[in-house]
Amino acid sequence: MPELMNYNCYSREEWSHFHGQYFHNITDADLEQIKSVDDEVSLTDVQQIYSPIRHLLHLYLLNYQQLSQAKAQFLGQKPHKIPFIIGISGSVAVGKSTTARLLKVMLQRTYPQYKIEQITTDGFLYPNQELQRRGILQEKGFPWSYDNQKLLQFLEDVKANRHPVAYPSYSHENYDIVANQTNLIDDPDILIMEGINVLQLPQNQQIYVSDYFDFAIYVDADPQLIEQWYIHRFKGFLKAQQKHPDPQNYYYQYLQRPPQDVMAMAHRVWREVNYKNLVEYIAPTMSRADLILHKTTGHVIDQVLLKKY
Ligand SMILES: Nc1ncnc2c1ncn2[C@@H]1O[C@H](COP(=O)(O)OP(=O)(O)O)[C@@H](O)[C@H]1O
Ligand SMILES: CC(C)(COP(=O)(O)O)[C@@H](O)C(=O)NCCC(=O)O
Repeated sequence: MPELMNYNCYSREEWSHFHGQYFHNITDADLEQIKSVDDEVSLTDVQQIYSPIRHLLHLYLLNYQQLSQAKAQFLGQKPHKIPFIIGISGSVAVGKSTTARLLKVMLQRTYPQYKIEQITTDGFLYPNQELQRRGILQEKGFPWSYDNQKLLQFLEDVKANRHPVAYPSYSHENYDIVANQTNLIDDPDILIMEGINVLQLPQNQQIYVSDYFDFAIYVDADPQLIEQWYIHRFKGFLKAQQKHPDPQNYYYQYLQRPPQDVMAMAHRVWREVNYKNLVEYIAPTMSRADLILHKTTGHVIDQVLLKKY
């Protein structure tokens, strides 16, 4: 973990005291619901790490709502809802989507009256056919493999309350954008957007994705651990195919090949694509986050860094 002078760094124990008085402790019913997000999520993490994050987000949200109202008054406009957007960044397979789902469940239980949505920027990748046409299929996930204009327009439409707003989705199982499927975001109070690229500064553009964020989180870990998590997820997709083979599934092709060759290929893809992307384009964006969650073995969060100013 590099030294970042503009952050305060807290151990897990120190951070666990910041849960505040706003909320009751996490109840058994909360935990039950959280377990439905991911069986493997540690409930100690929920109590010690996520409960203080919920408290912090509550403060940001209150402040945001007050400022939005004051701004509308200043402009002589009727106060109106402007969605609060939380961005979550970090390496491929570091646990962004698990973190996003967990936060969503916790926030939804805290604010049952709010509509909370979650999306991933994976859907804004160009389809494989277009990546191939551009000769960048082996660079999936790199900044230029996304339709950044479409991503920015999506955020602009959500913030401007133009609803419902359509967005595309990506399937890890098919390894491609899902064709002919439109998903809708309709009038959210809070939107959680996760993706490897959300804190990047694209060239030739004046607006950045993070300009639309009201709070940003970066999930960090030692790359050697992330490689293990990537391989674990890869094996999970393979196992699912062994159980229920489906010729349309991207991982089906690997069932016919010697397992050691397949695993060597997965490690090579990690090294040559995802690790390269992490070092060159993702990790350098870490210091744009308001909060950094540092994970160690077994996805345990051992340190939390909060931006000072
Ligand atoms: N807190 C956690 N506890 C246990 N396993 C986790 C946790 N977070 C993520 N994982 C596992 O790590 C892998 C990568 O997580 P995922 O959320 O898919 O990452 P990302 O969205 O960053 O690519 C998945 O197999 C997931 O089940
Ligand atoms: C679609 C992704 C760019 C995004 O990854 P995510 O953050 O969803 O894990 C990544 O899973 C990916 O497909 N990378 C290309 C190399 C590969 O792993 O096959």
